[in-house]
Amino acid sequence: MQEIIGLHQISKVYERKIALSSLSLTVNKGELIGLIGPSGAGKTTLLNMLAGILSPDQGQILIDGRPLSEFRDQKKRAKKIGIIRQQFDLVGELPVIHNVLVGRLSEWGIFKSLLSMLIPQDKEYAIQALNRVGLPEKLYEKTSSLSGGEQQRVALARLLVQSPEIILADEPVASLDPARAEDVLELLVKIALEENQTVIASLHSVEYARKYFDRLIALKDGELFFDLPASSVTDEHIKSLYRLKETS
Ligand SMILES: Nc1ncnc2c1ncn2[C@@H]1O[C@H](COP(=O)(O)OP(=O)(O)OP(=O)(O)O)[C@@H](O)[C@H]1O
Repeated sequence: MQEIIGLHQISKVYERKIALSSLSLTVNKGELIGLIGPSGAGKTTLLNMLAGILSPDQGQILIDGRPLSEFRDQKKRAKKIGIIRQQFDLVGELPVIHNVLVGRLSEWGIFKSLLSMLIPQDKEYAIQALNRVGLPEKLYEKTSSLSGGEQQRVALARLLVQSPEIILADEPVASLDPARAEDVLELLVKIALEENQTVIASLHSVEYARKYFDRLIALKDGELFFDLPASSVTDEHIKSLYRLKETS
């Protein structure tokens, strides 16, 4: 198994709040990981660090055995790591095709990027990706006119075009109804398996985490609470993970 992510004693403190405390773990290429834990456990902090949006106060993050800070070149980083969020990060006013082609921006120079706002460049990438997520007819529709589930599929199409080795998903289905949430998770996992991508997805739903992911990493109060194959996680594990602190 090839290690793709290594976290070594990562800590992050906001003012006086410890968001992550000396967290260490490794992830192998192709793993599908559900990141769970109560509100405030540190899930978003961890994903933002892996995405390079936040830096740890202490510790080291290795990607393919090299410090994350070495992936400063935008093109190289975009090929390595892509992120999808609950809010989709789409520009609602623009047609779907433009949002999908954002996945190509790191490949383009400034001229091609600007030109693409007028005449979409590399259109075939967007067409192919929208076909794969089941939205071929939405190419020129205004993105905000699509339903939440469809918009999340557009975000997946953008990821397909970017084609990163690691997908970080921060609450990717939190705003969707159960049927659409499952639909999006099924698609995310299917794409990741086909492309041999590694996924770390934070989820509030333990049910979805168990159903769609192979390994569950549970955080509580900024620490690793458990790290187990999804099939070994018991109801007792889950109960103690989400148990509220006793008040005296
Ligand atoms: N910018 C910030 N400034 C101060 N404290 C912060 C900041 N971001 C996060 N925190 C705190 O750090 C802790 C971890 O937050 P984080 O958002 O990583 O948790 P989470 O597990 O993603 O929670 P949720 O499931 O509610 O999204 C929380 O106590 C939070 O209040």
